[in-house]
Amino acid sequence: YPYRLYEHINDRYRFFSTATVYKYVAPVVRFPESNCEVLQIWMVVRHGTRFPSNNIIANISELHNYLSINKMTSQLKNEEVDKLNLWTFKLKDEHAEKIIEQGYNDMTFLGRNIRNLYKDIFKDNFNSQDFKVIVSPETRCKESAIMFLNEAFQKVIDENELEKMDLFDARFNLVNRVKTMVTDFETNFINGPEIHKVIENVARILGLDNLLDFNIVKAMHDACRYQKAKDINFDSPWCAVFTDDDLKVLEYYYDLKYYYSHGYGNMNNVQESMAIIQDLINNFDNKDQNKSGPKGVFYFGHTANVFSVIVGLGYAKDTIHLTDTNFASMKDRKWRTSYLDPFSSNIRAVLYKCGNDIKVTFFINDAPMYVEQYDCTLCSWDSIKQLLDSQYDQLIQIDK
Ligand SMILES: O=C(O)[C@@H](COP(=O)(O)O)OP(=O)(O)O
Repeated sequence: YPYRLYEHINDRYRFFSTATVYKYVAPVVRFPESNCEVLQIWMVVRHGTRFPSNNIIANISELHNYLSINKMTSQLKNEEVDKLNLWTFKLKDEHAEKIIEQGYNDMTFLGRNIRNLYKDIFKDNFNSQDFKVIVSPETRCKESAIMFLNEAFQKVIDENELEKMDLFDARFNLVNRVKTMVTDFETNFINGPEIHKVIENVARILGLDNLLDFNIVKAMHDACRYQKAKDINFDSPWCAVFTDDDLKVLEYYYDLKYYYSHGYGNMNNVQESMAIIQDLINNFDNKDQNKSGPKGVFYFGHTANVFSVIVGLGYAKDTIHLTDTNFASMKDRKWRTSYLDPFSSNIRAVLYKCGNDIKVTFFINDAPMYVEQYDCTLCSWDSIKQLLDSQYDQLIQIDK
């Protein structure tokens, strides 16, 4: 990850996989972009911050059973125990996965940012010829798209002007986007020494005699991270039951899970990403070779859509697979879901005309992607295409 210019975060560890706050991950200082002419922006965006799912709401509600904390046996400070004892949880099923104020703020921020960065692209009014926008049918994605576009065009955009993602469009793979499959790596990690130590620590901090079930610890972690995502200046009292090292283990748990469900741990994911990468190639080639096509292409979807682009580009790929036994040696791994897919995560590819050359820069969450193979961030479009082709050639080899 080339950019480590994050906004100052208070003294606690704040990287919570796909429930991370966007601001903690995106660079504070804007990348100085080239002065070349922008031909097209192609972008895939995950919706802004949302409430947790039904399941998670139900699990967090259960935490009321763990609130009679004994100040004598607990290692929490008195005021932390008081805050926990006063903790109430009001979310109900009807809140599940709804976008929240922080989500609107993120999208407004992203829309304003893109308008400032590419003034020429956004100087004209929104119209479906110059701007191709396709949105997942989920309300959180539609609302995110509208907030983003209203700000980018400084005009109220009507939802009916936006195209809906087709459930069976291979580029978006909506049908398979939520993957519940649990791998042996995940099960073994849950039953392994690192998680065992987290469970022991939480029980000790709370002053309990018995160990807790991992699902309860997970619910405490959810209570902590979703509260942080909602009110970024406020800590849930549940955060106090974790040490920073424990939070790093839980982050790895999610990294491992997504590595196999959406990442390089399963070659089907790379295979499935071909459709969205081909869409990028078609759009950029059309601009480059036929001088036609929209100025902007925007897809508003989910975690699965962003990961699909990441693995299709071959970004954040480690040379060693993440497994249940290599947490310690993978400390500096590239596959960090907190950085890759926070709320409002986005990948932006920008096609430029620099003199007679056609170039491209990729951005992940506003940080430029460094392309190791060619040592560039502003790279020749032809060489990037070769790189993408060679990635798929390797896939075809594996298939044979
Ligand atoms: O597609 C969906 O419904 C959820 C799945 O979330 P996880 O279960 O992967 O956290 O992703 P989101 O919309 O938040 O990007």
